[in-house]
Amino acid sequence: MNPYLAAIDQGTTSTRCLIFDRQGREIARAQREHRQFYPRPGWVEHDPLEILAQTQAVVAGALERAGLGPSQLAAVGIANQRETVVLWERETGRPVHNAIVWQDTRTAELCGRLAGEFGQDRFRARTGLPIATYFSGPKLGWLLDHVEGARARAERGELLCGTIDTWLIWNLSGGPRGGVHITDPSNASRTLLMDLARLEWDAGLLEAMAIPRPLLPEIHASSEVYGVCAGSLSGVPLAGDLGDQQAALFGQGCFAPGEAKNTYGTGCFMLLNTGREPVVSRQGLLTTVAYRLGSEPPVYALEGSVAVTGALVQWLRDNLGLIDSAAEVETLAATVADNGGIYIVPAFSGLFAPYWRGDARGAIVGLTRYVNKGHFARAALEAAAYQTREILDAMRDETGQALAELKVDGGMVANDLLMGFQADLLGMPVVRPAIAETTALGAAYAAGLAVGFWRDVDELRGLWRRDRVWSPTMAPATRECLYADWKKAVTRTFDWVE
Ligand SMILES: Nc1ncnc2c1ncn2[C@@H]1O[C@H](COP(=O)(O)OP(=O)(O)O)[C@@H](O)[C@H]1O
Ligand SMILES: O=P(O)(O)OC[C@H](O)CO
Repeated sequence: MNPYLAAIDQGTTSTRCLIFDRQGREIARAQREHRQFYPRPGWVEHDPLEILAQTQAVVAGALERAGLGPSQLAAVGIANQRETVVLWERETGRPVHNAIVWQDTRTAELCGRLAGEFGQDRFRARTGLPIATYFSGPKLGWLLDHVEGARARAERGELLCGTIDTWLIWNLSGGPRGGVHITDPSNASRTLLMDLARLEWDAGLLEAMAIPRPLLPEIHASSEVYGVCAGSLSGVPLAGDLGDQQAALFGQGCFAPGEAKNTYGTGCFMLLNTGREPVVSRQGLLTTVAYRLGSEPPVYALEGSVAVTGALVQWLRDNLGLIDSAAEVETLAATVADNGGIYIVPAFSGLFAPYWRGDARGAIVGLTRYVNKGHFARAALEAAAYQTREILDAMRDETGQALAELKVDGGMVANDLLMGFQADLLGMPVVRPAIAETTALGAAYAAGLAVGFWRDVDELRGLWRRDRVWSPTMAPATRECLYADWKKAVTRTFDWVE
């Protein structure tokens, strides 16, 4: 068995490749950001060819830093930003449009129509999801309706579509020359098109959104050999495919029902393993596939998705110029003792869980002459913590069980001030693992299990190590008072978009 595994983590902000050894230790990594396009308010796009080029570059970069060639890799696994949709030409591999990103709200009208015609309940019962602009199906519908000739070409079988995992796997395995066109249930369960119980595309939902079946990839397991790579990873088995949030759940070793993690990246995503049965939420959470290993039955999760957390820090950096780097937000926030009375509710794409309010837009409330840019930095960080508290409360109400501690990961957990505030606001310890790159690790685990690099999930569980714990120090009365103000601020964002 070759001694190393590669994992590609294609995120909303950047693409990484990490190389791991059998102990799950990181050997090398390379990372590159890609451009974000905002053609209109509420629209967010990525260039699929740029994402592919960055992927190839980080793979080459990580191998070079590790001093390895592809022949020393046992397999490669992929974790990806979910819901984002690419539509491309089967013959040339050329995308017919930029990828429409999960944060994009252009499908609001279509979603309103679907909700009116079919009702939220039908979609939720079949897919575990509410009808919302977040998910892939309506984005694909928009592309078919708005890119000239796309629908006719799709019906003639000239086009292929997929989420980013599908796009990368097709390209890495040969593209127009024999690339495999597949996805896994953790990604497919984010489309509003998959039957959550049968793990198959649902004919009725495809018809409701007028999606031609031949466009769609085959749904395979999350851990399985799909094919082998061509190009710079020539001959390496492609063996793992997980949506990035499910990959983080896997990388955190949350293999048993009741285990959960929260990932703080562009957005924030808490997933709770609920075992072999899907739990339909009454609290605004999503029901989603956590993973499916080979021919085993799937494992499900409840998810609280928050659209904007780290993206708010990026916004302070890129749109307001308040900071030069994301890390600087902590220095700026530390210049003040508290938020100065302001709350930033970053409803840039409406509000996701637990509200699902497409009509909400961002608001900064509580402004006075006292407020300075330090307060903005602090309020931006606190917004991630408040939104997490809302999700944790919904999870507790849904399951009737409170977590003893919260496992965290993602780019923002480098932020000590945020993590300390998070522990205070939840009144529970917040725990960071030794390998904070849990998304890449989860993709490596999935690939490694498929090729026998690791034996089973029990072996993987033994690799998890605690790095740091933040314990709460805030008085409960203070915490609840702050949280009540946050809840008030959230209501100010509602009913903005007519
Ligand atoms: N030290 C930091 N403090 C606060 N936010 C940070 C920090 N470092 C990175 N971020 C934010 O985290 C996000 C990147 O995290 P990452 O997990 O790589 O995201 P993604 O997987 O969504 O691309 C960015 O939105 C960035 O603004
Ligand atoms: O790429 P991230 O880490 O922002 O994750 C994005 C999610 O997959 C969206 O559902």
